[in-house]
Amino acid sequence: MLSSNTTDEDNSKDSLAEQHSQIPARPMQQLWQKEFGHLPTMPSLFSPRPHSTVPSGYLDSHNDGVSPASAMSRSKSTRSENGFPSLISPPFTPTTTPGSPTLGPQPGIPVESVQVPEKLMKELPEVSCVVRARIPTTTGTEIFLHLYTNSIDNKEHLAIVFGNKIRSKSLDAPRPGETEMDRMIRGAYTGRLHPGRTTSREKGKIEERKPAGPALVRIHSECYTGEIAWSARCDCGEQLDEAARLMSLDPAGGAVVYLRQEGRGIGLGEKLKAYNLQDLGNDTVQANLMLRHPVDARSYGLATAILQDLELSEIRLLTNNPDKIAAVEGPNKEVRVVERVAMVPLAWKNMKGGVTGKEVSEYLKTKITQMGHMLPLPEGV
Ligand SMILES: Nc1nc2c(ncn2[C@@H]2O[C@H](COP(=O)(O)OP(=O)(O)OP(=O)(O)O)[C@@H](O)[C@H]2O)c(=O)[nH]1
Repeated sequence: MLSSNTTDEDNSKDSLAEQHSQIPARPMQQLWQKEFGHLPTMPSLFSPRPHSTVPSGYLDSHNDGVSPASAMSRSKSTRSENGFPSLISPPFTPTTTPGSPTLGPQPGIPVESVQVPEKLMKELPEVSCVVRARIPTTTGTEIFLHLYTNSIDNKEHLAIVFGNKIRSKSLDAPRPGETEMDRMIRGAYTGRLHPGRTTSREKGKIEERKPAGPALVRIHSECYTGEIAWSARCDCGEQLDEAARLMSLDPAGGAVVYLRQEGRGIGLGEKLKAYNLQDLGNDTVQANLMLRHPVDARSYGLATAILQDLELSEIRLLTNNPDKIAAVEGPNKEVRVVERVAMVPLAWKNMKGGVTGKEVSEYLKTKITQMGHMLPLPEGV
């Protein structure tokens, strides 16, 4: 959705383009004309479009049968008659898997034909916890970080487990030929490690495998800016901290499934472009659409599979996002959300430590008014 507001800046851009086409040929252009018999059509003010990096046949199988060749010919129509590249960016390329880097720009396919990746996969991906380790945290709570591999991408998705009642089936499963030391090194032990320990299973102790009642769960998507770069444009960092706080207090423990689908699945680079579009007056939804991405390019099959591996078949889900609730239950209701726990911004509860400011207020407002997030909008926001 492109903003229809035409500003002075837009007008000046247009007149700049007009002036540009009237500028007499300079020596470099004359040389070009001599060599190639015509003037270059790409004005020097614009950088050339990168070539598509889409593997051959990709479009055929993923984008309503549009072949690369015919799509390429359509792309010519995205240029204006004077040969200037369109101000609209190339259309969205569906991510190959949730969170995988967005493929390079593609030739023009009308927005209407863009296929939004399916939120509900027909089958769950396979996941395997390859290593788990105890992390003493700065808040004093101990957590167990579980690192997963999976059958659909090569990203390191994680489960951050609170308490010792939640265990991974794939981690605990014996592996052929492994020694007790191997098991301890990959974290498949019960109790605690200590110098001189020789067995992965503590003698005389049977670890309780099931949490008492449905565990608290957060499905969290990576946000470099909010979690690492102290961004006050979103509440992602605050939500992660708050989820950890609540889980550390809960007797049933809990798990944060941390998915590497940065920027709602469009990747960090594209999210940073979206930020610039936001600074130009667009909201977070408009910015994604202007970049030819879906509003939300994420999927949650990996989260469901990880929850299954952790034997969390009934959960209390910390979220305001209705899509997430439906998607995380999986195609065959492998996981059941028995309760939704709202994530209310701390500042709205007059609590300390919340993200505040104009940007985060706009971001939250857009999520509520345009993305259907289930939070009452306080007066004055
Ligand atoms: N494209 C885009 N992504 C953003 C922006 N701000 C934050 N994000 C991403 O949005 C995602 C945050 O989503 P989650 O924390 O899972 O939360 P949610 O879907 O909003 O729903 P909740 O569970 O209610 O918090 C992360 O991947 C962030 O990187 C933005 O302005 N544009």
